[in-house]
Amino acid sequence: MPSAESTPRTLYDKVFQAHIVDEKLDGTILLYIDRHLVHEVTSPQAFEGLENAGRQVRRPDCTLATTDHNVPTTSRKALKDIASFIKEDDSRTQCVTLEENVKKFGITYFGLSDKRQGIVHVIGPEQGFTLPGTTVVCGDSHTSTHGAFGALAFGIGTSEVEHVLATQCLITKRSKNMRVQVDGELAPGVSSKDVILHVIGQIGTAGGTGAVIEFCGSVIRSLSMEARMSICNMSIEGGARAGMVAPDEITFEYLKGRPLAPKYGSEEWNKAVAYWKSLASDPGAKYDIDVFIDGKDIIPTVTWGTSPEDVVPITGVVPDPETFATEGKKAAGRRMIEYMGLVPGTPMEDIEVDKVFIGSCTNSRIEDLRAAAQVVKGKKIAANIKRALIVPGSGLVKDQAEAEGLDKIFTDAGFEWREAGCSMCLGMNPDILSPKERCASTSNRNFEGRQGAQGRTHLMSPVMAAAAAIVGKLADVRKLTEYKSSPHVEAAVVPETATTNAGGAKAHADESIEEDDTQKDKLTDQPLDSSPQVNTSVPHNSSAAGLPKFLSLKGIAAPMEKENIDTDAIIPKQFLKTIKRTGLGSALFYEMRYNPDGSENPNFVLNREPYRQAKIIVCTGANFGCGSSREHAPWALNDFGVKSVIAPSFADIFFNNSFKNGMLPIPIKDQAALERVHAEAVAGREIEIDLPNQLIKDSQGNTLCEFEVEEFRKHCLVNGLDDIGLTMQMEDKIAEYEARMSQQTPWLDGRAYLKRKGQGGKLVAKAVPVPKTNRGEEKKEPLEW
Ligand SMILES: CC(C)[C@H](C(=O)O)[C@@H](O)C(=O)O
Ligand code: SF4
Repeated sequence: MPSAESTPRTLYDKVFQAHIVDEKLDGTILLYIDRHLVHEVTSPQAFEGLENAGRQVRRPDCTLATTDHNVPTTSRKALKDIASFIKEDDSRTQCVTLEENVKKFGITYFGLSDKRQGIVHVIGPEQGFTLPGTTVVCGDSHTSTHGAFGALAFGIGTSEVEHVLATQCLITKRSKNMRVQVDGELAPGVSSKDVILHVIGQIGTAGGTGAVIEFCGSVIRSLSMEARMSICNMSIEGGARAGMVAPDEITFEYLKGRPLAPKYGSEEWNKAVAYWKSLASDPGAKYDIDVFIDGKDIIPTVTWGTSPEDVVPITGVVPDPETFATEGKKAAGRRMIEYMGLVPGTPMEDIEVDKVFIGSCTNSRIEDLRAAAQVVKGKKIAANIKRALIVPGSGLVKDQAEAEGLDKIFTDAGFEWREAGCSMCLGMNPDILSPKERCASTSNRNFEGRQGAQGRTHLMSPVMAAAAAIVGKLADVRKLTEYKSSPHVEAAVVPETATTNAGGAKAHADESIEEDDTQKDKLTDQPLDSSPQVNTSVPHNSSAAGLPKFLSLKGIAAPMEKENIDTDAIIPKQFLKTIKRTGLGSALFYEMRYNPDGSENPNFVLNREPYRQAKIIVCTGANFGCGSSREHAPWALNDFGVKSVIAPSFADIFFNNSFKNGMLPIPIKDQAALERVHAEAVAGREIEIDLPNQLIKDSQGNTLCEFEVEEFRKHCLVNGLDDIGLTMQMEDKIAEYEARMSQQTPWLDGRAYLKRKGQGGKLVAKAVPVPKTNRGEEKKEPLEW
């Protein structure tokens, strides 16, 4: 534990400081990671890298794995094993690969027949794996969810997953402190999802770039842990690396009795609580950015466009892009209106929906289901609703809901009651939208094609999605239900069962109806041309061990003018099912690059000469690479031949991921300078990036502008350094840190089913196979694989 210092510190400062293993003069920090969650999409290449380099997982006792993104949400009654259960080849390969890897590396794993399986961001807190004051990472952008506990939790790319597996550390820098204070009270019918949608509407999707947001104020304090998780979950949609809430009595109450939390009432518990209480920001602590919001200004909120910042109160109308501030925003607005099939001026409540999805790591916890069931109870979904899905976040949430009879309320109303997984949040499994279908969704991203190619997503709270299902249109839940207080505030006192229950799944809604629809969706959502475009001119690393050196890059630069180019647009979800880093060039910008019939879109820049040979992208719109943590985005760019992106600003995870692949993202804030570079790109002339001198030059060698790059990153790029190798040289410091923390915060060393004794008393979580019939009985320690 850090000693008290005189300068007032924020919650973030304290947690960050307590995890520093080493700090360089330039501010590069080796940060210790307490908790690592692993899922099937972003881990295969990391394990492969580990294996190729002959490395082990350093802390299996601090690592927890599950399958969530690819898994079907249909009944598991006939489940024998994952290999026979998942029909789709690529999805199956990813899940089977994870199972092989957890066996090989001895990692605790909740498989499909374990009740504790579910979305990573639901199961971590549920098991007490996520604890206050910890650092938590996962190869997934919504790791920010865990910040609700006062943990510093953030998403990382696959190279960093490999780095954490091998070293339990990450190389990073300090973030800015941002405070979002929501005071007052929430009106009836307004929930935490409305709070965060409202906040993102205010700050924009790049508002939190480079910062960690601390959510505070009386509204936040009054919220349950589940509601706080929904808020922190979407910090990433506000551009922040992480969101945090100071731990308090509500946090401690939630943690009592969780399998991996210190035992309630024990000396260790008391010590932990005392530490957790010390984490709150000191009075007078300084924030770089401050946002104040009055709770009474928030009303049920929905999105209208294809970025999470495009929010409007449900009582509002579809905005008119012609009223937007800049030409760029007008153009983006027009495209969104067209994509979403909307007419400016239409009242939001007049918009008909086709499908309803209640689920995702934002809103699939027991309170979300309780709140939605309260709206649905005794009613039927509207005739125009083709499908309404309830997808619990974990097997335990599902069990709990069934014990409370919520499943019955939903199925009586016409909803499908599904098994746990990410499902229609991003549709890596068969739950997807058909083209042009409109969905009322409790998930967190409304990007183009997110829930299915050409699908249209409106984000909202669980009660609002439930209301939409009943009315058949986007609807104001306040007109349907009498509320005494906000849904989540009341729920704060309802305890949730944290222990595992044995027993099979209950009966499911009739799944036969969905099959045709699913088949249809599937066909339209598949890439039409998936043959990889191999660009041999670009050396590519097959693991993070050793990168090509980056000194100077000369080539054609493709101009792009869009803001918020998200990673779903750089590479859509159907291409994330690979277990390799290569062969993704043909998938780059898939939706923009190809027409629905598979032919090339001649208007897209990379389909025009000379840009087919582009090695650089010059984007004049801010926030390039926002959204998911998928390292597939830089892999696809790299595979196409693009080694550098120049833009006014970047989303943090994409920025990091690029460097890990020997690529150079260059932020240029000076608009005039960026314009000079952009003009060369538009003219189709080559430009040159001179990294040692930090200059961008035209084809004649004249300097167009200078650029900034962090010293350590430059050093690694110029020398082609493998940063895992670098970190491993710090073994003494890491071991010393671990020994100290075992004394100070002993509850963080593997416990319960994560704790296995190896040789010399060293913690080695050896996974033990269990019978397939075992559905999570604690005493059998069902590390099921
Ligand atoms: C697959 C994963 C990399 C991705 C993320 O990081 O967010 C996914 O969870 C998503 O929501 O798009
Ligand atoms: S955002 Fe969606 S896809 Fe990503 S982890 Fe959450 S539920 Fe899964």
